Amino acid sequence: MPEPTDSPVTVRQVAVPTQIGFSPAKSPAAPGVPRPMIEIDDVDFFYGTSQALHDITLNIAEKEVTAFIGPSGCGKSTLLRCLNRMNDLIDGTRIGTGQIRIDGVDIYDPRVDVIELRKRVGMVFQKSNPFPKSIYENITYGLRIQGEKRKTRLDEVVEKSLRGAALWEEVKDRLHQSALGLSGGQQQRLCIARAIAVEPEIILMDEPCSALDPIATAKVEELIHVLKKDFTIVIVTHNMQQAARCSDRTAFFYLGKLIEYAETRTIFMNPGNPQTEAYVSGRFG
Ligand SMILES: Nc1ncnc2c1ncn2[C@@H]1O[C@H](COP(=O)(O)OP(=O)(O)OP(=O)(O)O)[C@@H](O)[C@H]1O
Repeated sequence: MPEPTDSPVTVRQVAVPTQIGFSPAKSPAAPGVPRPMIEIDDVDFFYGTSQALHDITLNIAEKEVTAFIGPSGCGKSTLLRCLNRMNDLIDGTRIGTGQIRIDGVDIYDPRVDVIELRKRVGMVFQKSNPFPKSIYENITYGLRIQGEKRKTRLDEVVEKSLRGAALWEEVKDRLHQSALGLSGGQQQRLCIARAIAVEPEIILMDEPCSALDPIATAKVEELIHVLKKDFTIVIVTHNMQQAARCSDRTAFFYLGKLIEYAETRTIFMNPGNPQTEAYVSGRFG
């Protein structure tokens, strides 16, 4: 599907809960999911009249990495984009039945401020998409939009975010040069730094390494491992080894349905469904 250009991804609070008396999570946590940060509850999703997701139910744990895997067209990206309502940007899309809650708040409730939601749920795309501006301006863009003008604060966030994205040492002497002069792998880490600069709670990654070479991929994977101490991460990947290396839990989708969801080692070592087994062992997809 076409990639929407991302507005700098930021985060904080879904504007609502207390003041309008939202009730907390209704559904029980999925077995084994410690503290569900995201609850996807019986969700159907449509592009016009075409149904892309069927009855999806899964809970995503806080400060873990959850991987979505499955063959092309099975609905991984669609579901990922439902989590920060990026699909709203495509005409004719809608959730039919079901609910998606973050911290107990229905994110499709009309009272939810979508801009605030997307600040809280950041996104990193398949192709790195730095703005044609300096490295420094890329990182500070979201904060400036939020009204931050203090140079000391902006400097602080730039260093912290670039360190957080394991890029500081490589770029600290060229912060005011164009981000477009960075390598592909550096650009992708810059996009991760830009996402974390606004302190999201959740980071969605849609095949973040598919355009990178193995060395740059390894760096991003190491980074994912470090980032999960602070963030809840959901990653779409076609790369089975990557899912196995990076994630705590894996959800396998096929034809818009969730086939199996379990701890990653179970999905890869001892899957419960023959379709999962066939896919992870490379027999289809
Ligand atoms: N903008 C769109 N308009 C109409 N249908 C779409 C759109 N985007 C995706 N779809 C359809 O929704 C279904 C799920 O697509 P989606 O991109 O979510 O799958 P995916 O598993 O992420 O695939 P891939 O791994 O190839 O990226 C597919 O049938 C696809 O054709």
